[in-house]
Amino acid sequence: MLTRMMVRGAGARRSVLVTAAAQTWRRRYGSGVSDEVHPLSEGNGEPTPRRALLYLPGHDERKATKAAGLDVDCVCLDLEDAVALNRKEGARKSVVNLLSTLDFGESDVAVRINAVSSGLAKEDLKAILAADTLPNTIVLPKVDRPSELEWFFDTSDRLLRNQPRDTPAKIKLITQVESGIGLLNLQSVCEVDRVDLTASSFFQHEGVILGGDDYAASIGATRSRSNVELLYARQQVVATVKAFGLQAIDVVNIHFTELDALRAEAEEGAAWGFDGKQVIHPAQVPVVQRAFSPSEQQVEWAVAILDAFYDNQIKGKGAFSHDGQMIDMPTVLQCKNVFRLAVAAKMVPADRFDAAIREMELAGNSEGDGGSEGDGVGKGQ
Ligand SMILES: CCC(=O)SCCNC(=O)CCNC(=O)[C@H](O)C(C)(C)COP(=O)(O)OP(=O)(O)OC[C@H]1O[C@@H](n2cnc3c(N)ncnc32)[C@H](O)[C@@H]1OP(=O)(O)O
Ligand SMILES: O=CC(=O)O
Ligand SMILES: [Mg+2]
Repeated sequence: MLTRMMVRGAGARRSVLVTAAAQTWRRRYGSGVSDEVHPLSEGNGEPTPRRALLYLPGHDERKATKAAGLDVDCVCLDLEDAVALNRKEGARKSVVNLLSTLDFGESDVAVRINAVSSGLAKEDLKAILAADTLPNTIVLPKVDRPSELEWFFDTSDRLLRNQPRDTPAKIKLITQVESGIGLLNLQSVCEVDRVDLTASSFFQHEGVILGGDDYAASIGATRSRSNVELLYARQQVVATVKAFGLQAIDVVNIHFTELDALRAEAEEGAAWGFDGKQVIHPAQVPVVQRAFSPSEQQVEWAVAILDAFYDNQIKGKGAFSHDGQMIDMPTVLQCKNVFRLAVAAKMVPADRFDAAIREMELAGNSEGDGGSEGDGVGKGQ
């Protein structure tokens, strides 16, 4: 059963849906756990759209301010490779400050910490997880082995539990695969999410980024315009990551003035199944977000089917005929995927189906058959 509760966002208060799983989890951790969760951290298993994930150096307030004014799905304040070794401490302080002073609007706000193997990750986590405003998402780079992810869960959960203030329901975690050994171990890394760990964690592993430039370095390849040296890794990553229902985020194109090439590369990634792409410059954002958005026709198709679906639910029909096709839950779920992307692309309003969902819920409740309970349909759109 889903319930509505008030949550805290980047400066705004609004209502979100919180799952039974989140409530169970909250009961487990008792009073130390707040009802205050970030609006993008609903914990309902539906990934936050990240068509473009824009990095910027964590100590660069000018770029952060610029990013806050952009229409970008995800802003990633970097503590890793965009920050020189002798600027790490200053960058941590700057990121903590930026998290509470800048309003990033609808963007998912991520912080990329340093790799576990760097020895810097614990200091990063201590600073970030003690911040007054926590990020929606943490990006953990260079994950070579499942033990690194286990270390992350243990360390960050302990740090959050020891905070005097209330803690959020779920923070999303994105891992990066960036080496030959990381690619070999990717399945085991994704499996960490399937064992007990994340059920009881403050973190939810939501996606995997292919760090193509580090990966190329690790296998002794040189990056080319054609990306041919990344062909195997890109296909392997998207197949493995999707097998675990996680979000797959494609490689960076560092040639930030070459927007036609970027468009072709992003469209290719989208066609292969990636959900989004890392970017490093504001000019890349609209090109990439367009490439990872559905077409007008796809949106029309999805909206028409969802309208018909809610009508038919009210009539008590799970499978129905629409334009010569049989529609039931798998097609509805595909339409919901398109709808979520369309909302992220501002092609349809987020509340497009709210009235229909309410009507469907009322119809379900009045029959007393729990018709809409537990199926997740209509939630988190
Ligand atoms: C490949 C492996 C990785 O790990 S990638 C992740 C790590 N690297 C990064 O985070 C680098 C991010 N990008 C950058 O730092 C910059 O884009 C670089 C490449 C240095 C170019 O900066 P710059 O010379 O200022 O570019 P520009 O004059 O064309 O900038 C125009 C205006 O846009 C801003 N801008 C630039 N990059 C960003 C960004 N990433 N996020 C937000 N804003 C950005 C500039 O500050 C500049 O703004 P303004 O017009 O002066 O106010
Ligand atoms: O972190 C990104 C990469 O390409 O390396
Ligand atoms: Mg990297």
